[in-house]
Amino acid sequence: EKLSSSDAIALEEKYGAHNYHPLPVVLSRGEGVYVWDVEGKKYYDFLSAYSAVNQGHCHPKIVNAMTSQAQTLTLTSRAFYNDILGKFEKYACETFGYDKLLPMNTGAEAVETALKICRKWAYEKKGVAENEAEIIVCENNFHGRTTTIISFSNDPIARKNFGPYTKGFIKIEYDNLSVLEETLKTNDNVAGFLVEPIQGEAGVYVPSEGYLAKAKALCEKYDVLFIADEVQTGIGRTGKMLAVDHENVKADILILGKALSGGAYPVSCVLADNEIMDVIGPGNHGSTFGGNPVAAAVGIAALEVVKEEKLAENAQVLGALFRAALNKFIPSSAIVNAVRGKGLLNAILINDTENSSTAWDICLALRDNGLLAKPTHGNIIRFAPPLVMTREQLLDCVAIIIKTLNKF
Ligand SMILES: Cc1ncc(COP(=O)(O)O)c(/C=N/[C@H]2C[C@@H](C(=O)O)C[C@H]2C(=C(F)F)C(F)(F)F)c1O
Repeated sequence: EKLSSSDAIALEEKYGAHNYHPLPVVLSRGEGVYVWDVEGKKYYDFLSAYSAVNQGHCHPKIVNAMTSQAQTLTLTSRAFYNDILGKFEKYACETFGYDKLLPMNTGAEAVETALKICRKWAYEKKGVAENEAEIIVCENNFHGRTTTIISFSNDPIARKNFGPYTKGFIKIEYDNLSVLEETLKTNDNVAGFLVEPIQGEAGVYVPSEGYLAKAKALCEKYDVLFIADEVQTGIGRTGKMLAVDHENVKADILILGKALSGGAYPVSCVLADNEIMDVIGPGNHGSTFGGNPVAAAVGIAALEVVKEEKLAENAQVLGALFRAALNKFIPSSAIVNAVRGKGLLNAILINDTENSSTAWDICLALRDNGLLAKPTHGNIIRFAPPLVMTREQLLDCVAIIIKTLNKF
């Protein structure tokens, strides 16, 4: 029977592990930039499921691809071939300019896959002594929730009491080239450098212009793989197909997820050229659902939509409009310190301490005014609408945001 919002929340409270603290709104329908709650109230979705729904909720082309494949062949496992995985692999390799793709399901799985490929490459191609490989990561990173990935997190709530931790990682300051060079100079066993082109969870931290290009050049100089985690920043979100495209950087290993499926189905992957990907042979790695026919059909449709509807270009234009509008408003606001971001991945910094509830209270008020967003760490609110948004809708959202902020 139809649940009320409070019924739905009560069910999750009683029967669901409490690994999230959701904003109190119960959604039952999504279409394009809009979602509706069970009482029928309509909202702008300004989170896009953390940038998985770039193509808009329930995009007809993606849903049709998924449903028609689901009625034909859902899963063969990789014990056999199927007639659509190769098409997806080819299409994605041509889209991003790589020789090969290894398909997985979640972002964390793709990150783990990249780490394994990087280590194996270090032992078999670079000549690092076995079990001595080090991978450089950045402070305040977010790459997923597996025990290896949280081993190199510095977020206590993501890490504490999940030990013992995986070894072989060196943490350095983000957006700091001299410490990267120093680390590369003084460690002979470095296999790779894993980096988010923009740190999402840390609060949409955009590094200095040129950071990615210079970091890639340092990796080449010291024969270390540059690994770009574009799970959140990829697929048009920052105004280019990839965030690294802003600096014309080609990662040695590229990690994709989230909007690779438009939010319809778990699809992730790792892309690399032959001299790196060929360290993986039969039996080295895999996944029951990785590269399944439905994932492949959805992945093709999701990428076609981004290109056909020029979503990266739209994100570039609307993102600039969004930041300009907020930068005009900020001087008159006592509550907002700054807005930052690239394309349609933005965040505002709230003028309050990390552990104040102001950002949360603002998100509750935004919800009441018909726009859904959620704070990242403490006093930062991430704003990331679907990339299919029109100029009119964006200006409507800016008006809602400013009207709400003026109440604080
Ligand atoms: C750059 C990057 N690399 C890998 C992954 C792993 O992908 P996944 O395994 O989840 O498919 C993610 C996933 N990010 C999600 C996970 C989700 C949660 O709460 O865990 C909330 C969300 C998130 C965002 F977006 F910023 C954060 F707040 F957790 F940090 C990611 O952003």
